[in-house]
Amino acid sequence: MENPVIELTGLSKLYGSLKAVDNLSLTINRGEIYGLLGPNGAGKTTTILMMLGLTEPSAGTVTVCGYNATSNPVAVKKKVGYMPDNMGFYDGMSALDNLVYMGRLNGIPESSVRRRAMEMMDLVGLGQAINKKAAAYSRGMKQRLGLAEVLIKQPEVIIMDEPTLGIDHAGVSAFLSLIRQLSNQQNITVLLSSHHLNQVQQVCDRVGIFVEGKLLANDHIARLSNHLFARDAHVVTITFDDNISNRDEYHAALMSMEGVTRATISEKAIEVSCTRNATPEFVRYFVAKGLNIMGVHQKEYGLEEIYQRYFENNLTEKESNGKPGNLFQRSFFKKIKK
Ligand SMILES: Nc1ncnc2c1ncn2[C@@H]1O[C@H](COP(=O)(O)OP(=O)(O)OP(=O)(O)O)[C@@H](O)[C@H]1O
Repeated sequence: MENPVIELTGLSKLYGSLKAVDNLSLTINRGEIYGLLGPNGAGKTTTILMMLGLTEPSAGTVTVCGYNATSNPVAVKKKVGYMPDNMGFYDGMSALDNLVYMGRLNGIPESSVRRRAMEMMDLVGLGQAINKKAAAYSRGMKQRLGLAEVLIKQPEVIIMDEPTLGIDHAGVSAFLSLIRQLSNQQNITVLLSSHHLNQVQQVCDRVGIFVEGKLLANDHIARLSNHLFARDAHVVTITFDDNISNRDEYHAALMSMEGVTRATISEKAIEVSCTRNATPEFVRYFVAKGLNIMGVHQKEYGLEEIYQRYFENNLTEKESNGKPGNLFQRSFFKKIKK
């Protein structure tokens, strides 16, 4: 059942003549992990700052856990744990003491703050490194410590700005799994901003594609891909042990099957695009024809492709309307590939 925790309605933020956020409406439900995706300068941080009541909207409203973030930022702050991309620690203090200090600041009684801090260190996988100075922590360890600092206040919502910045591949996977696990166990709502599409894909229930202050798409990853790749929602490649003869016959047979939109035959492989999953039928057909199948591979769309396709469609639409796609969109991929 839907249970909105973050609600943005007609939200805009102007910096002079620049619309950093442009009429944004979005609802995020309890327990959801939502990914705000977009290139540099898209308006992700500005949106987050408005959610936290740290900057005022030029128009529209932000409600977090039932509180208006602009008029009641203190109430929102009690419910939300915020992890900026450059979380600071007291370098000369041990990691545990950093956490104890943060616990005290959040009003945890002296009698239990140390125990709670230890529990949090265990929870984020730093139980063996509690006495190490924060300065001696690696980037990945600092992110975990940051998460512990956020969790010690028992938030209903966690907002993270580029949480995986600068962490190596293995560290990113471990950190994202931890977020997923925490969200599942404690029903915490998580909003994370990122321009690392593949990473976000691993962990988010839903994503918003955010460009130039506007939300261009907002959906579950699977639905986004079904919508964008409707004609070739299912692409399967079948490889054979020998060169393919009778190409015209096979091509005609495949194209006559329900839902098939394209069939490409190369030396030892056939790639078929279909609006439905017809892989068993393709396999039965070729087995009946006496061909030896060596492999069957079904394509899965990643967010990189979803992103790319979205912008291809967008450009095509604009061009067909007689308006050229704007330069920003053309340079977009250069930015996100970085
Ligand atoms: N305080 C400010 N004064 C003027 N312009 C600002 C201010 N803060 C942000 N901007 C502008 O607003 C736009 C959105 O910036 P924002 O930081 O929200 O983007 P972002 O999506 O978080 O980018 P990044 O991924 O680089 O962090 C940018 O054009 C930025 O230059």
